[in-house]
Amino acid sequence: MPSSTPIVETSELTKIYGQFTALSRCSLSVETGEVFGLLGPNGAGKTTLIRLLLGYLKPSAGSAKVSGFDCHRQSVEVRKVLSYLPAEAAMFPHMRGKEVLQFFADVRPGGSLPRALEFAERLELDFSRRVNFMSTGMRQKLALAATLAADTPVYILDEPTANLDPNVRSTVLAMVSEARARGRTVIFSSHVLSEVEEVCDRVVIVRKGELVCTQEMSQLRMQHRILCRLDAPLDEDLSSAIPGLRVIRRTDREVVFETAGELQPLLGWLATLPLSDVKIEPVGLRAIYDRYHNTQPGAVQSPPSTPELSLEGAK
Ligand SMILES: Nc1ncnc2c1ncn2[C@@H]1O[C@H](COP(=O)(O)OP(=O)(O)OP(=O)(O)O)[C@@H](O)[C@H]1O
Repeated sequence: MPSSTPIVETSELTKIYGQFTALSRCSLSVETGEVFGLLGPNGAGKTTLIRLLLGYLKPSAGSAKVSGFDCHRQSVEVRKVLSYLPAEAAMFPHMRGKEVLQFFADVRPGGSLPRALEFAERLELDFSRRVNFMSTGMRQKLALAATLAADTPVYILDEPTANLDPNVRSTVLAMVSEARARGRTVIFSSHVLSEVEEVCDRVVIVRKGELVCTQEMSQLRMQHRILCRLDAPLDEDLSSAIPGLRVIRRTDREVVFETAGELQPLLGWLATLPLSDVKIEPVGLRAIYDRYHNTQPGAVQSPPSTPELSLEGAK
């Protein structure tokens, strides 16, 4: 479990471009040793938040701190404690991969060429090639090796697995988990729900510049959706049958409910029902994400009152 020391903190952080609010009153707190996910569709405000953390942008209001340093006023100190992988990393086109890794090992705090080469090999990158002869995926691997090789307390990874094949994606996720095991903090921005689900400890969902939901992944992993097909209608009041049971849909022939607790006590109770079929599946991040971003009828346009969701930023 992460310790309780917040290493990244924002308070009412806001960025306004002219009339347009790209980020609105964002308050979050990331603890040391946490892998913290940022999820949201294109244009939601994730990169704006990241750029404010890096000190590249001046906040319109509010503040952000990394390792106790103000991200805007002390941006030089902030950049010494973090490594950043941009969504589209600019590389030197005429250099060979190894020369790029050497360059970043020299200029980045905590950089190391042997470590960068080790990462590059794990990512199956041919670093003898010149950058301008590399494919998009190869350049992504190069940027990843350069970023992760720097031994900094914080990593900010914007779309780290974009353009990578499934095997290499798994290697990247393993590297993120290893960084956490070394006590490093990772901010992980991605559109790939399954990856966020696999690697993050906590995730915030960003919508139109606002943090609309914070989800602890350990809690989410305990939530299950149970679909029961019935041979006969049920007469019992399901909500009071098992504490924490939430009925989603109920007819004479079918009942669907969600549970946030242990499955064990539920299984004995299920066995007493007149079932013709039963399906148990994890609720998963997709369901949470769809509550905020699905444009279909039924998706919430304002935060729901589900108790497991914290709705006031990530504090
Ligand atoms: N310099 C700028 N001037 C005006 N608007 C901007 C500027 N930079 C970003 N925006 C707007 O702010 C909003 C948030 O952009 P941002 O890049 O943070 O989104 P994002 O969540 O990172 O999206 P993506 O997943 O596509 O990278 C977008 O509507 C974008 O057009």
